[in-house]
Amino acid sequence: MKNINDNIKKIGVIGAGSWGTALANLLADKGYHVDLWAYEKEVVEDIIKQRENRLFLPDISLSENIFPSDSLKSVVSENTFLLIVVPSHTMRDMCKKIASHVQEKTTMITASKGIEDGTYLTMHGVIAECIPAIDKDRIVVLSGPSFAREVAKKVPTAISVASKDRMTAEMVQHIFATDYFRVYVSDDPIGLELGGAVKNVIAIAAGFVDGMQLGLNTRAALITRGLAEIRRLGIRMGANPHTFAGLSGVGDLILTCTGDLSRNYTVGKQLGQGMTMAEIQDKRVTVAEGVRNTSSVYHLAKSLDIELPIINEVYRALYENSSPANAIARLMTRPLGHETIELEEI
Ligand SMILES: NC(=O)c1ccc[n+]([C@@H]2O[C@H](COP(=O)([O-])OP(=O)(O)OC[C@H]3O[C@@H](n4cnc5c(N)ncnc54)[C@H](O)[C@@H]3O)[C@@H](O)[C@H]2O)c1
Ligand SMILES: O=P(O)(O)OC[C@H](O)CO
Repeated sequence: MKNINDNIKKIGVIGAGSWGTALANLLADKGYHVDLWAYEKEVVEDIIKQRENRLFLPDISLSENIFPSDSLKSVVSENTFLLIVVPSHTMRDMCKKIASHVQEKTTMITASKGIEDGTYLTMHGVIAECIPAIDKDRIVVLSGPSFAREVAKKVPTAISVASKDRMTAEMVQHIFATDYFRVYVSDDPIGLELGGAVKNVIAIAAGFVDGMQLGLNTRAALITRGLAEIRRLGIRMGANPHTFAGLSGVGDLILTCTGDLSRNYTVGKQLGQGMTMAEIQDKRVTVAEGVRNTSSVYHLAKSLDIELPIINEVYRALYENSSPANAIARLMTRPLGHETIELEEI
């Protein structure tokens, strides 16, 4: 039987941070020719000379099938299958830069996690708005519990890909799937994206709990009530509530709220241990999307008049000088609620 992807030989990857590099390596290992655009010239040179990206994914040997480049124009214009993995706050600028080079019939996959401040668009929404040449059905979201370093080490991992067009999502499923990277198809791009973006904010709160050494009861409560907030927001944004029981909902929430590899959880933990945001950010080269996304999710919820108590408390701690201890105290003394009624409202 002819494989549905037999005609795709080349893939362009935009963004060579840890996730872009890990996914580029996965695709290159499968035999695809991968053109990888990197923002930093030193990353391009490092991959050419050392077959390594020591800045963002050290100690992982990279395939000879990866062709690093600092030319956005050539990576975009020479590929009709593009994976974009830039930090979410740079997505709009990036899409504007590449829009005129994008070919018709391009399939674009986004693996970035975030909600744009001001517009409250998820990443596929930003792509659709800025690159009209791409058919909306050919924009695919890839999301789920996946630390780049573990994927790069071929640790068994499962994620989801979503598009409104099932055939496109299935094509992407087959392109990425390996014996250590299991890919499920979903028809709910907005649900996948909201799960992937909002869990980063909840992970910061989970970090508070562990930084303050509160206990496992507290963390389990936080994760569960965090999921309730993700679901509440997701339903109002038009997502399928069942999506949040899946990989890009509870799956990514568990990973990010419990895994020391998570940048978002680590930021929260450091705050819980008494560090300030300024001290934490001074030392970072990598992105913790939840920091910016706390602000976008907070303002989005306000604009929709939805109550998201954990998100509110993370916002206060990050942007209004409140402390993680105050956050937990306020969450525990809110008016008592009714879990069954809340779940039945879905
Ligand atoms: N790392 C992971 O495990 C992982 C897993 C799933 C999803 N993601 C998502 O992937 C996206 C990218 O994160 P990452 O972890 O690969 O990044 P990273 O933290 O490893 O590296 C930062 C990246 O930002 C790029 N960058 C900085 N300024 C830029 C600019 N002005 N324009 C374009 N690029 C710029 C850098 O070149 C680098 O590629 C994020 O949305 C993240 O949430 C990451
Ligand atoms: O390191 P984090 O917190 O950005 O999490 C990485 C991925 O989103 C986990 O799925």
